[in-house]
Amino acid sequence: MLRATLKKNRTFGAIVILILLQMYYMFSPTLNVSEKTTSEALNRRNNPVCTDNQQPPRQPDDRNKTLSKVLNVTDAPAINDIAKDIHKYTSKSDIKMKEPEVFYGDCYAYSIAGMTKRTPEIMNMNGCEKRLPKAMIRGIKKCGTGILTKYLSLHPVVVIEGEVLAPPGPHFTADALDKWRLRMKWSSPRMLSMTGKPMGFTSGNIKNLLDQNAKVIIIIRDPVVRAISDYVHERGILLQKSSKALLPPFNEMVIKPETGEINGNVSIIANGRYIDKYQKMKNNFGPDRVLVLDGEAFIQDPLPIMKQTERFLGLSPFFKREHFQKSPETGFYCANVRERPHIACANPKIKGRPHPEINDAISKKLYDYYRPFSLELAKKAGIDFPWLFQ
Ligand SMILES: Nc1ncnc2c1ncn2[C@@H]1O[C@H](COP(=O)(O)OS(=O)(=O)O)[C@@H](OP(=O)(O)O)[C@H]1O
Repeated sequence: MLRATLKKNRTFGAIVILILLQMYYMFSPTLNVSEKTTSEALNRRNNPVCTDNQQPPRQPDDRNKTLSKVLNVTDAPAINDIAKDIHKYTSKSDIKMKEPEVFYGDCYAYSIAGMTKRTPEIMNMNGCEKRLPKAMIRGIKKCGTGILTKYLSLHPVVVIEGEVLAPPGPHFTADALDKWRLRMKWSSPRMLSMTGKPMGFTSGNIKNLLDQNAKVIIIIRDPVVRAISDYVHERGILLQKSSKALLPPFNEMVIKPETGEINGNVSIIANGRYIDKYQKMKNNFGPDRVLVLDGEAFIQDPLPIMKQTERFLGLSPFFKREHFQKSPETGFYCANVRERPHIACANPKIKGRPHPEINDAISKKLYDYYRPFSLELAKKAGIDFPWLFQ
């Protein structure tokens, strides 16, 4: 009887213990945490993301490699997408800039950034010196001298200094001439040193001090169009200084109010009497040493004018059709010579600006005024630019 009772209680106790153990496993906190960790890990592996504490790599070259490692994936398109974003974190110095192409002349190196002197050793070896110009462009305002100067400097053997005023004449001392020489660009013996706008050459003894073969180029354009261009230019300068400082209207500037005649004394008009300038150059340098270029034809197509200039200066033929390309935006030509990448289009804010319409009566008066001067020039210089006879 006793034995039977004990056996029954033991079985009951075992059942109770079993139930308690079951309950313990079911509601144990340790089990819950471990499950959560496992599901997070799985989730992360299936959906890789860059978390805040994963620093973006800073070397662009290692970018994809490092990302693959961090994310433990090899899916290239996905990495490339993320790599794009990494630019946001990459400092400028990390991105390797492409070096500009450099082209070497005797005394200068040329790149898109401009021209820089070569090393003293190379300049010395190539015989680079500051030389007096052997050819000059006698600048007449707004006729295209600026562009012609730039285009000439595309030629491999030409170095040309822009607007350098010659020492004041009429009697130039050797010392003054030497100072002028020092303002020229460096050139080797095989190169042609040139300058634009050599003021002060119209009189005096300068020709005797220069190379006896020195040559002068004059580029001219329709004098009425030139006068308007001059007006636009002057108005632009005044507007830059002060918005209030306006020029009087074109008509008022060029017509004498008392007579209604063209006022030949204002510089806007006087600058277009090209014969005066030509005559002085011819007297100084001799007729064979002065070339008059058609600035209107130059705007239409610079190539034939550049070839003509090349021949006059005795340069080797260089200019080609592909060296000049018309800009669709401005309608003007731009230079396109690979070895002189710093020269391209003229600044449209100062060259090729729109001209105002002028009334027909004023236009006729202006052409009538200029005609005798233009015809005289055509005869004396032996030129036949069509617009000279308008
Ligand atoms: N390729 C090209 N691009 C732009 N402009 C060109 C070009 N060729 C000639 N031109 C004409 O040159 C005129 C300016 O002449 P200059 O260079 O002699 O002007 S300046 O006196 O040095 O300010 C300038 O006059 P505006 O049009 O009145 O601005 C142009 O008509």
